[in-house]
Amino acid sequence: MMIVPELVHLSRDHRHRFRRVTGALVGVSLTHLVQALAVAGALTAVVQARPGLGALWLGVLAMAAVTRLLLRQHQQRLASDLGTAIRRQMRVRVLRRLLVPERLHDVASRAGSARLTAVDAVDGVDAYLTRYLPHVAQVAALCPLLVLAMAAFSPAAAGVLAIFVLLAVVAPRAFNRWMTTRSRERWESYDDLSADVQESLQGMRTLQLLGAVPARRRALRRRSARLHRETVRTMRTSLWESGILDLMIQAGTAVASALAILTAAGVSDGGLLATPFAAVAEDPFRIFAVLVLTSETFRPIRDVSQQWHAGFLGLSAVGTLREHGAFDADPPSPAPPENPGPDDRRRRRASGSLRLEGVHHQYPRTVSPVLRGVEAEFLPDRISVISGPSGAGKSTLFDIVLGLLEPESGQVTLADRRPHPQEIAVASQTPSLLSGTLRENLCLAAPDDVDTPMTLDACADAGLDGLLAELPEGLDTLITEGGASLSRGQAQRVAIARAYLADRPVLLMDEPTSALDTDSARHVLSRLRERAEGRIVLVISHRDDVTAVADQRWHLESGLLRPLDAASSVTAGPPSTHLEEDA
Ligand SMILES: Nc1ncnc2c1ncn2[C@@H]1O[C@H](COP(=O)(O)OP(=O)(O)OP(=O)(O)O)[C@@H](O)[C@H]1O
Repeated sequence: MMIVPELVHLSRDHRHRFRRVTGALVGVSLTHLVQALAVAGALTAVVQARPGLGALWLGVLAMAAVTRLLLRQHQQRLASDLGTAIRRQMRVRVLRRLLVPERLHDVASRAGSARLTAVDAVDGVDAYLTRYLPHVAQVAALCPLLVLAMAAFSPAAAGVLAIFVLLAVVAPRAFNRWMTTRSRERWESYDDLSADVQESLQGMRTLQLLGAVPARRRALRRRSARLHRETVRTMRTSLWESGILDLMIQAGTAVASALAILTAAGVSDGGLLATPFAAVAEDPFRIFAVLVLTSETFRPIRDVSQQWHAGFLGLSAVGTLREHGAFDADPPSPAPPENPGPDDRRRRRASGSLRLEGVHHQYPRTVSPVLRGVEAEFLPDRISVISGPSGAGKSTLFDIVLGLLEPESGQVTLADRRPHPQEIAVASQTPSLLSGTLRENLCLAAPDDVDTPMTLDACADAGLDGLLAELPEGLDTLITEGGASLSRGQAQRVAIARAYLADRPVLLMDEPTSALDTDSARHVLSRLRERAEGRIVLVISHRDDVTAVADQRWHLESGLLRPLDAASSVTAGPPSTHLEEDA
């Protein structure tokens, strides 16, 4: 039996659910025991030619079967609840580790690998936690009781049973180390294949344009063959465990049964060489009970063996789950804010400025800093446009404002305190659109009270009204994952409308008109002026039409952000106050 301490520990966090699952499992096994004893009773009735007693035992047998059916359904429901609770806990922990600035900006980490950990690895250990472990607990709870019950009928057989049960539990542990290595190798293959597939799908257009699809397909086939080899090797290793268990079960059953019969025969005739038939005639129930009890004592172990393969394949994910913090203790939950926070549902406007003070940042494995002590103040009601050469660090600056990247030194404040991520809306140049309706994508970050007129209003301001008029299902039109069913310009307008609907005091826009024609861009920019009311708007752009609507213009180069006009000086603008509510 393979016990993984972290997973046992995890199940302890859900001990009530776990106990209920194991309890129901023990209940199911007890119905088997009652059924087996009923069979022994019925056979006794046949041997003794007592039809009335036989009918009684058959009634018990039927009741045991019905009870088992109901209990099994209940047990499966409980196991599914346990699995949901544990998976949720692990997923929250894994995502907490994955969605941090260092990971998001780690160029060496692969998105496919992260997805695999958060989804497949977490799901993978479900069988171990909800089926294998409760069965192991059942062995611990039930087998000693069954051995004791056997002792009442035949102490010698009980002694033999105890030895074989112990061997069945302990002997396969000799293979644990070997199995752990195999399963880790299998997970690495799975991880590589998964990440490759995801990257291939994301880059399919590029692969097609470059004619690189056949080569990529061959590479994936090689990866897939390696995973197949590793899986077969892993399963072969795991068969040793099942094989040893089966050997112990069969040998234990045979030896204990033979001993029980011989002992019973010896008792009846005063000598061990008497035939089992004489023993059956003398005390049939005792002999039948010993036989069925022998088999029932090994039932929990047989059940563990059946759950083993499903549980074992999932165990290959334990290493990666450990690395991603799935077993780390949860941090204490933060105290509620004294003042109502930005996630308060009422509309909010910023009247305090957004300040960057001495913001300095250098990426790991690079030779020079991308930002060198940036100082700037961005004011409410103003549109600030930031330009700069490619690679100057404009996106880095946005990531720092968003809190996705922690600067090496310096700080970002909104109204003199650290901004909350929910105070900032973003309209990215390459927005992430999810599979679902247009409305779902638009309202992804919107407060609950956003209604259809508000959604249509935001769409109109983002220049999406023309598209909506053409769609028979309007806002309920389904769009495909990644927004593939929309043009680049349409996806960009969805991103702008989504940022408006998020209704936050700071609005960051990355080249908002880069995929728009001149008329659409003019419309979007004219509405932006209204949307900037009460907000701090930062726009990355090089386009003249955007620069024309700017109240403050900035240029980022060589790690420094410089104002391009007097109005952009770090001290310009009205004094900062605090967040105001506009109910
Ligand atoms: N995760 C990262 N690790 C290492 N270097 C990075 C990372 N992200 C960005 N860089 C580097 O930092 C510099 C600034 O990148 P950034 O994306 O912020 O520039 P940008 O001004 O937004 O460029 P563009 O206008 O082309 O989008 C670039 O030289 C880039 O190669």
